[in-house]
Amino acid sequence: MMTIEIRTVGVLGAGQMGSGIAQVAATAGYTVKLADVDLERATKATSKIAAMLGKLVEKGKLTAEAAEATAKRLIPVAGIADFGDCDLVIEAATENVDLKLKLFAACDAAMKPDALLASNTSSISVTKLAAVTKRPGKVLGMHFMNPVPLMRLVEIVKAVQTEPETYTTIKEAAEKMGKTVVTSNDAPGFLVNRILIPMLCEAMFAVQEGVGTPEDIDTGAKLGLNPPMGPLELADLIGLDTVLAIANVLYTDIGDTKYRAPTLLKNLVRAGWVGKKGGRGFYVYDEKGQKVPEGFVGTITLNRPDKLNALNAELVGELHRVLAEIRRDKDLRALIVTGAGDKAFAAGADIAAMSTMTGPEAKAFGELGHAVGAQMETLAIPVIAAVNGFALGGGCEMALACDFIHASTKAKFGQPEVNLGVIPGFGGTNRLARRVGIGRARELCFTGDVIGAEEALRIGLVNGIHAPEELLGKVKEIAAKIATKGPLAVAQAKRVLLRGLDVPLPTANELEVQAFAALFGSEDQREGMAAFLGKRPANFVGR
Ligand SMILES: CCC/C=C/C(=O)SCCNC(=O)CCNC(=O)[C@H](O)C(C)(C)COP(=O)([O-])OP(=O)([O-])OC[C@H]1O[C@@H](n2cnc3c(N)ncnc32)[C@H](O)[C@@H]1OP(=O)([O-])[O-]
Repeated sequence: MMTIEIRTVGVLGAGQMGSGIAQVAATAGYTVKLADVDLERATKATSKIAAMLGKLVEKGKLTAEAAEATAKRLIPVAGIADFGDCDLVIEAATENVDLKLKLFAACDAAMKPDALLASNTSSISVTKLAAVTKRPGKVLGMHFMNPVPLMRLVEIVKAVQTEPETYTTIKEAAEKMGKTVVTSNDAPGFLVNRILIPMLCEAMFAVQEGVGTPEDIDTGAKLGLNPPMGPLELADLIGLDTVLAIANVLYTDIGDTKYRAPTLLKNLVRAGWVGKKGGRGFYVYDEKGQKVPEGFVGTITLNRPDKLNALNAELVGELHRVLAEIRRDKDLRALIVTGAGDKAFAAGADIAAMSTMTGPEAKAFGELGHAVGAQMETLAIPVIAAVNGFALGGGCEMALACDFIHASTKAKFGQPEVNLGVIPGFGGTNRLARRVGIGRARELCFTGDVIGAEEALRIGLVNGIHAPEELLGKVKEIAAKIATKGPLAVAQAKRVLLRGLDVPLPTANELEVQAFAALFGSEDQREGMAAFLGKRPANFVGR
């Protein structure tokens, strides 16, 4: 018996999978009708695919003519009723059995009798889907992998009813779309998920039982077994809710306890921590989906709120000791300095303590403050001041010793030492001049004026201002972003930017070239560039 020759392919579902399938089918030369719940969604997806093809042209991977011809073969349609002239329809709707059964019955009613009907399901019984149609012999599973244009595999799933000719025709179509085919009979999870899901769950059981950390499990798998991603990273990428749903199908349908989902997975899903798409799973992700290393951002809180965190010798000495400890911490990648309470970062050096100091004692105190400033400036990691209120005198000077400052809208800055008959002693004169320019620094130091957050932003003393309740969160976001970058590179950038300030430009440029070259050959340089070329996020280790 001859089967139909495929010329026109209907794709039902214009999400990520459906769009990918439509793209590869059109690229293979098929006329493609793309449908979703309405024409608007289908049209939007078609434009997106055309834009994607445009990118391939820019990269030289596709000729402009081929892209144009492919885009022309892509037709957005209003719905299933438009599939009447399709030779093959591939359903790529949400992975929900009731929905798919309904869509299959509707497609069957709309399609011509000899046309073939496939589902992109990754776990639902194709035999069950075939049974709701009047063409069970012309139904099978066509499980594409995500992202469809890049992944080479199509898993073809034979329903119990699938006729051999249907299988042969679909296999040829998949191969025409540039895919390699593996064939599975209709069994829970088919071939790929039958292997993958228990492997992901086993990695989760290992975390649950405390055998190893997620990082060690993923690194062990990557370096020991050579897949591009570790099992827990991959589970986060797929979506933990999806992994759980498939694990439940395997467990229920096969009935063997070895397929049960780990409690840890169930709990993460219950918490809404469904992986990358939810911002958190086994790892934490920023808004761009980049993995944020946890525990890599430290915070120092100046904690003497009853005196507006005024800096006495004890507090400055403690700061010195903590910074020395932080210098030895190889895990930290960024540090935040802030003040306790909601009134002050630090309202200055402790005036009561200073009021009885002799000249030599004041010198020692000033030198201690300078030592702390130098510690912050010479740490390999960036130090960010989160100024939540008054940053006056020594407080402003501590903020200035940080690499940059973000402030709450109610922050106040100033060098009011002249009011007390003294001058800044923790680096305020010179650091302020370098930050905001000599003229503004002179005016602030001579008048003792206190300025608000807006003015501080205007003159470049702070990089950003935020609502008080959002300040720390925003600064943590910035620190977390820095923590995802190459630590060696960030350290060199910090060093060159600081040292470059004090030497003539040609010498500063020389410093830059030396630091640039010194990074080559590091693990991080190799990883950063390989990740870019491999179109994946980099995983920096600081070596
Ligand atoms: C070598 C180093 C070089 C550096 C020099 C400097 O920093 S020079 C300094 C440059 N800085 C300045 O000149 C600013 C001095 N401070 C002020 O002008 C005001 O406190 C304010 C306008 C910041 C807030 O006014 P407000 O009415 O909202 O609050 P409040 O006034 O009620 O304060 C609450 C408590 O904190 C106490 N305390 C606060 N600051 C200091 C301090 N620096 N010292 C000691 N104590 C301080 C304050 O006495 C009070 O304690 P009490 O009485 O409850 O036991």
